[in-house]
Amino acid sequence: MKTMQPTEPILTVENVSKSYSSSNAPDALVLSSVNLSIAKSEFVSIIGPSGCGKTTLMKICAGLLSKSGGTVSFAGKVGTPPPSKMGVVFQSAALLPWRTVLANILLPATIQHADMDRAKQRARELLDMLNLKGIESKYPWELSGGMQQRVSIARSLVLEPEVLFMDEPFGALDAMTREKLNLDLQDIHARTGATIMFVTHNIAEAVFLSDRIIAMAARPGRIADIINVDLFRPRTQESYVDDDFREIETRVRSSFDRAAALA
Ligand SMILES: Nc1ncnc2c1ncn2[C@@H]1O[C@H](COP(=O)(O)OP(=O)(O)OP(=O)(O)O)[C@@H](O)[C@H]1O
Repeated sequence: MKTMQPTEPILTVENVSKSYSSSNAPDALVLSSVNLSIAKSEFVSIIGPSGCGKTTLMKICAGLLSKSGGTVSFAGKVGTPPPSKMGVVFQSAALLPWRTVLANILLPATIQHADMDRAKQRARELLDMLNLKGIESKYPWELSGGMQQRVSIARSLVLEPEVLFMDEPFGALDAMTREKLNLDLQDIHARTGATIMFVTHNIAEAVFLSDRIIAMAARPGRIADIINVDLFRPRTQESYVDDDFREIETRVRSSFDRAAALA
């Protein structure tokens, strides 16, 4: 298990802004002067009212969307992480229905002409880590929503990314499945040492998983507050009812409410 030493910044966002143009609102400012530095191996969640720009910020950091101004740097160099060093998980698992679970997990390795022996070895480890053993030959449509999302997470990790971008990955799942996946994600984070940027609407989930929580305000989207989550790891299902956990949850909720009132 890798040790967590969140000191060295791996992802830096400086003065980033974004405007979208549409027929009824030319140049609508969605993000304004966002500054953020994420340390190597850090787990950072982004919360905020609907439409405040969480997904926009994450996509800009992942290089999936252009910005209107500012800079994103990865590992000290201007630019977003190269595809081989990052993984992305969205709310919809978006698996290819004609490929088996294993073939879906191996897809990034196939596309990027990576070392397939290493990728297959890694896929086997991930099948184990994500409780997917025994279903590698099944097709996505034979799986529950939770299992599909596990496959999507395994796919995002097959190239051993340094940074993982996760946009409401558990948003469509029931509460029990979600809690189980939060435990698994915590374990994956500890084992891989990956830096994780995680968008969620669920405050308890953000507290459970994060080292830091970024609360955004809307119109224009900006950082309103940053809350450190200094809770002992590994966190367990009992953590949700700890006094310290609840105190942080209350602080995050107040930040969220204040951010929502600023809109
Ligand atoms: N392609 C686009 N063109 C024009 N406006 C857009 C586009 N994509 C997003 N927006 C607008 O930008 C703002 C921020 O959207 P974004 O999806 O980043 O917010 P969010 O905080 O992730 O929202 P949610 O929590 O509802 O998912 C919203 O007002 C949205 O309508």
